[in-house]
Amino acid sequence: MDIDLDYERPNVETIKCVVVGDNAVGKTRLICARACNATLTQYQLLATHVPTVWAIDQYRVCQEVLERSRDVVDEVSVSLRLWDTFGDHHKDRRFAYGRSDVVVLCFSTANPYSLRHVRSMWYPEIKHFCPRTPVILVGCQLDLRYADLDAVNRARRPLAKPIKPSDILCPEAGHEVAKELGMPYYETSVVAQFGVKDVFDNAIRAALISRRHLQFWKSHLKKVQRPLLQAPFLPPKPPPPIFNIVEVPQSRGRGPEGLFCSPYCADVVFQLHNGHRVFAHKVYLATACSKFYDLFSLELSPLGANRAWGGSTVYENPLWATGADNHTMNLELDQEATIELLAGRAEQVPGKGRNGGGVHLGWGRGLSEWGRGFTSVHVGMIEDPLTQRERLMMVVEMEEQIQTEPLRAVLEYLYTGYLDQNRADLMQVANIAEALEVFDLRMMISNLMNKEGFMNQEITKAFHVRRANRIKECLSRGVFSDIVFKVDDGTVQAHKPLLIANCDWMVALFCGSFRESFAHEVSLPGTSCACLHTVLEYLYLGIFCLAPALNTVDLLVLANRLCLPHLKALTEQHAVDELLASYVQGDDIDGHVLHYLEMAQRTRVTLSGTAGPPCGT
Ligand SMILES: Nc1nc2c(ncn2[C@@H]2O[C@H](COP(=O)(O)OP(=O)(O)OP(=O)(O)O)[C@@H](O)[C@H]2O)c(=O)[nH]1
Repeated sequence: MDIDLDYERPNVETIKCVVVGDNAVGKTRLICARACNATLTQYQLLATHVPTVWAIDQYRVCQEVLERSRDVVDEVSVSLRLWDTFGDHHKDRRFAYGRSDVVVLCFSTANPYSLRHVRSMWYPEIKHFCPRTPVILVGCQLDLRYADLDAVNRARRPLAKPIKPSDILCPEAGHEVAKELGMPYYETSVVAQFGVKDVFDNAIRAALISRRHLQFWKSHLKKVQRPLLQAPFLPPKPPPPIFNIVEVPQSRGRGPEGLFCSPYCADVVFQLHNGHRVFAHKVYLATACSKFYDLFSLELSPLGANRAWGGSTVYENPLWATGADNHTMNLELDQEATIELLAGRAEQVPGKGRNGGGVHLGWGRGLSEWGRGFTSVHVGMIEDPLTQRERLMMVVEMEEQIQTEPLRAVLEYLYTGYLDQNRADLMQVANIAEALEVFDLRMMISNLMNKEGFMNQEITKAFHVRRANRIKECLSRGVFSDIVFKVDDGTVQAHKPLLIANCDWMVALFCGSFRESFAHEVSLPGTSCACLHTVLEYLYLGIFCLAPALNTVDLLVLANRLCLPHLKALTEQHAVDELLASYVQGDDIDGHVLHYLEMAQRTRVTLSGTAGPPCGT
């Protein structure tokens, strides 16, 4: 097949560009990249060098090659004819050089000999055969400067001479020779697809400028510029470092036991007859025992004249004795009103409480008829044993027979599900457990006494299941909540005791001197309700359950902020698994993400073993 050539077209400058240089410097690949737009990966290239010459006949037989030869440079229409040559020094290239318009002289940036031969062999040869033809110097294979040479050498043909790091030439080496020989200098890589256009556009410019000198009447060559400087190559990003993820100690907070011993943020105090007080947290007791759940959910009545009692201000109410209940309120629901009143900031709270307002000095009620062990309950300003600041707490007066240590043993059991047999006389503990209706503890003690302690394992299991269910309920309904987090898309009610038992960050926030330790509302910008809810579930229950449509990046950020490395690792692993799943399904994944996936696979965090979920529940 013969194709129409451009020779006869008016104002189309046909340019013969001869490409010369040592064997295997990349001449043919460079020509193919321009003439055929052939792009190959490094490993395809490396494995396939056969000394070849790209046939000039291609312009006659291949329409695509002919079309790609046409170009417009500086408003001049050109048709570029590329002539490939043998690199062998002894071959005769006289025929190729004949009537050339520009010579592209190549060397390899990974072969110093090929650059040396530019000076010693190629330049003299060119000057001999075509002394007036402009020459352009090109450093090929520039990607090898940044490549992993071990991998490159492994992929090259078995007999190819390995490339040593000392073989790699810097750009200055090429520039120096080009300057000395008075040529423009360019670098290329067909792998990185860099510089191919630079080389041939500027080769065309050099040819056209030279032609303008000879054919000065050609006015359409007026705008041709001298060969331009090449923009520098931006080296590829180095491969990301491989991180060895060090096992970070889990942020475990105080733990329920620690919290009971140092009752930060206590919201209930048990007042004993002997004057002792035991501070505790409603959410722990209520989620472990129904009796306490009921106690803390009791409707309280507004009280009359106040009196000082046991260090706290008590609000006397003639209705206590009778248990009459015509003006009642639920402390949980009306805590805000209570705080206002008891802090002396409001005398009247219209609209607060079920009775729709009125002057109240406080709330309370008698308990002698409600349950054994308890005398009464009221709300009072109590000095916090740890911060020495007065805070609003529920005060539960206990009956005379309730002793401090056995009561502590019962309450501690309600925190941990564990009975410390050495803490008090077991019989006394059993009596109090029975009086306060902590029946599972009562049964545990019976088992111990009957030498059937092995049966207690089941009781402990049931304890934790029951507690987990009730905590879930508290979390979803905000029951016994004592802190509100303001996040970007709303508010989330939470429980300081559960937070500080399970997270050091929360310990710092609520148990220190930060303003937040006294606040009832804390701002947590940059996160969402769904995200915070997932974190709370993790902290309260040790479960990792992502809300639908939750952005895992947001969760990662929050886990990072709260210093929860295990939650972070779980989230990362979840994100990686999701990406892998979508990759398996054939979704397109960005190259960087793929790389990250591979990394994540390699450095996958072991989620079993020591780094377990928080221990609080
Ligand atoms: N990494 C890398 N290797 C290249 C590049 N261009 C060419 N090569 C390698 O160089 C070898 C020789 O390329 P050719 O284009 O055939 O070299 P040539 O100068 O035409 O060689 P002769 O035909 O022997 O004169 C190829 O097999 C590739 O291994 C490049 O841009 N980057």
